[in-house]
Amino acid sequence: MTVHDTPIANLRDLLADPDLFREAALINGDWLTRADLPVLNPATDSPIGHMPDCTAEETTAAIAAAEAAMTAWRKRTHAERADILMRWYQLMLDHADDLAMILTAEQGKPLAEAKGEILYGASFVRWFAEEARRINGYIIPSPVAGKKIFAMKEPVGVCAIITPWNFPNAMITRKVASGLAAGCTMVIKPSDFTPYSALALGVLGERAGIPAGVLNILTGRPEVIGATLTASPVVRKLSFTGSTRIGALLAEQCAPTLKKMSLELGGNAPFIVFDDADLDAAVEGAMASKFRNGGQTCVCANRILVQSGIHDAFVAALAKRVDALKVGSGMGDDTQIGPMINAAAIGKINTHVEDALSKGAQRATAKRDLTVQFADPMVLTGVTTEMQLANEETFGPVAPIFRFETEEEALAIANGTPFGLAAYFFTTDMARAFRFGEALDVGLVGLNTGVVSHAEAPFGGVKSSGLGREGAREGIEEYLETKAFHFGGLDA
Ligand SMILES: NC(=O)C1=CN([C@@H]2O[C@H](COP(=O)(O)OP(=O)(O)OC[C@H]3O[C@@H](n4cnc5c(N)ncnc54)[C@H](O)[C@@H]3O)[C@@H](O)[C@H]2O)C=CC1
Ligand SMILES: O=C(O)[C@H](O)CS(=O)(=O)O
Repeated sequence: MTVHDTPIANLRDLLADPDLFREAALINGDWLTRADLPVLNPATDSPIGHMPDCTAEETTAAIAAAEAAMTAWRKRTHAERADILMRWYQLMLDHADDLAMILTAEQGKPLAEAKGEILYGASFVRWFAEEARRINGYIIPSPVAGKKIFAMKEPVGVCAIITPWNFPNAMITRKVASGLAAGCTMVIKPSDFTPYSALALGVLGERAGIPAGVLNILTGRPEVIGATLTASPVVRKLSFTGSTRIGALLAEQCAPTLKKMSLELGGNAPFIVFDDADLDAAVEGAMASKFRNGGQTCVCANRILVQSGIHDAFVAALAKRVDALKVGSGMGDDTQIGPMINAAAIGKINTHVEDALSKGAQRATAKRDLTVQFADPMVLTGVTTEMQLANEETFGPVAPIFRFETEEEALAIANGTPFGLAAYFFTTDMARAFRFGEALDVGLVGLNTGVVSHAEAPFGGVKSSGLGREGAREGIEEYLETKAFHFGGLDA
């Protein structure tokens, strides 16, 4: 049997290092193996394993372990933390195939995309290993005699990390590597749909030398674990990636203890093609931005706006590419679009498509006959702002095309939602490039590209798309406090 025919129930048999597959939680260096709740293969809805249903008491124990580990971890030199992170990075590369297999088994994305995510996730570990050695404070010339003033960068403390199912490896490393580099300790709650990628990272973290208690990983019902994490005064920071609805709920729960917060939330990215765009580049960019992870990405193009002069040529070219997409199990050799994460995701996609068709949109691609776990990649034309998918994140492989006439009209539509994460536009007019790019009310702009995700660049949104930035130089500041140290009594 070839690998993609092998039932996922035998996941350990598919791994070169079966020890990476843990059906456990990690608290203070102890692996608690319990088969409380199933974890499903999204392609078949059959179990691939189980996970513990961690209790409020176990969450409290993880917080206490992180607090106890904080003293020694923050005392490590920046160079020592950097070395441990570089070992973690190398171990991720050495085990990339196994990490990708685990990721595809629980999340469903094609293996090739999963491997790409592992390398993307590892790039954050390398980036913050390098950043760890540049956490410099600064000395301030005192305005009065006899005093020296130091601005010192110190770790925030115990951090709660809550991550989504769509990038179950990279969303962990983008947060955790930054916090570890800063000298913080962590309690991680991965999505209950995709716990195993986080747990495999925990195994490799131990091997890299991350001490017991520094990295704790809890699995189970999110509301139980979340309530304890957000209420604890010991937890000084929350970093969350997920829906705006849950992000706002967690922010409300954190308010009584005034935690430092990083929120990377929902998006509704406009993808705008002007008449003077390079058609091939625009189609390539739309494929990259719209269909990455089957459209289950917060920076995916959610609305495609095409100027009248290029509209028909663009629709024809895009529809041809979408019709050719291979839909199937992520384990399939040539799969390009895997299953959606769950029935709720499929339901939201179907609701958006049916609403659009009922309000006059038309299919520009052929309808596929798929099982319930899969969404039909499609192009819809004649889309208007009256339709649900224009105002909500579809999070699926649906490319809705709006026709527009003027730059002003496109900008009004682009900025006309509560979200402000990513936006893309294609033009060869350099004056428009700066004028329009600066006018977009978002945190991430792609000009003549559909990819805006690199560890080196700040990642985050404005308005209802979140707070703070991850990656880049800004990312580590989210895990640091600045202490002004006034050194007096220095009069000669
Ligand atoms: N901005 C982004 O990157 C993402 C956006 N989304 C959006 O959210 C929609 C729903 O996707 P979900 O995975 O259901 O996102 P979600 O926001 O419900 O889940 C994200 C994380 O929050 C946790 N969570 C959920 N309720 C919680 C609670 N009461 N307390 C503590 N933690 C809680 C989940 O277990 C998961 O770890 C998607 O359709 C998409 O529109 C989802 C994932 C990522
Ligand atoms: O949550 C997401 O969808 C990710 O932040 C998108 S990316 O950083 O992997 O592009």
